[in-house]
Amino acid sequence: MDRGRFIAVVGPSGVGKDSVMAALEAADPRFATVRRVITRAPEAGGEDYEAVSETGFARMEAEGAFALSWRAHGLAYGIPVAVEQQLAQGHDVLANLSRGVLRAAQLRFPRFVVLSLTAPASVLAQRLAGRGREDAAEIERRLKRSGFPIPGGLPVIEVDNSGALDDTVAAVRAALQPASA
Ligand SMILES: Nc1ncnc2c1ncn2[C@@H]1O[C@H](COP(=O)(O)OP(=O)(O)O)[C@@H](O)[C@H]1O
Ligand SMILES: O=P(O)(O)OC[C@H]1O[C@H](OP(=O)(O)OP(=O)(O)O)[C@H](O)[C@@H]1O
Repeated sequence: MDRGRFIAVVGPSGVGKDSVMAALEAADPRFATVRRVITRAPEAGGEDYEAVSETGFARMEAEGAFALSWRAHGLAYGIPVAVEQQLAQGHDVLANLSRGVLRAAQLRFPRFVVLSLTAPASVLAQRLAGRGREDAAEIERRLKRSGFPIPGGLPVIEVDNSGALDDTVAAVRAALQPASA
């Protein structure tokens, strides 16, 4: 079986990264999502993640448990090395990444694509408020970060997620045909 692609899903907070990833996985068995390790309280909700303490995260990092790790929003995030098994099984693996680690991800994964999701600022604000995971001050901080650039020279597929989730799923599946790089 051919090794799958590592698909880095990026975009501003609230754009719909986790929702699009879950919908793609539900719509097409070719896709698998990465369960991230995060120093976020276990009951925060949203995506399915492994909640760990700062100490636990540091220990995992030192032991080489992560293919990629980074810090953002006052949290630490890790992509478990088990992602290699998902890729070896032939899955196109979707991982919610910081735009700041894309270059490192490209070096780490030979078959690498960036899925950049977009939506207007007004939609982001509305969705973050609707999600209800962060308070108003944290939402404000996340909105300020929305213009963070994607480094140049990467293979990027840009898809608008301001409309219906089904339309986004169809657009991504069309753009990521199995035969394409
Ligand atoms: N296409 C969409 N249409 C309507 N609501 C959406 C859409 N995509 C995501 N949402 C909602 O927007 C909020 C933020 O989505 P989420 O997937 O958590 O974004 P991100 O992971 O990029 O921060 C959630 O409440 C989610 O249900
Ligand atoms: O460097 P950036 O591209 O701005 O990304 C910063 C962080 O934001 C997202 O995290 P998280 O999923 O916790 O937040 P979100 O759902 O609000 O986007 C993303 O996965 C990064 O960890």
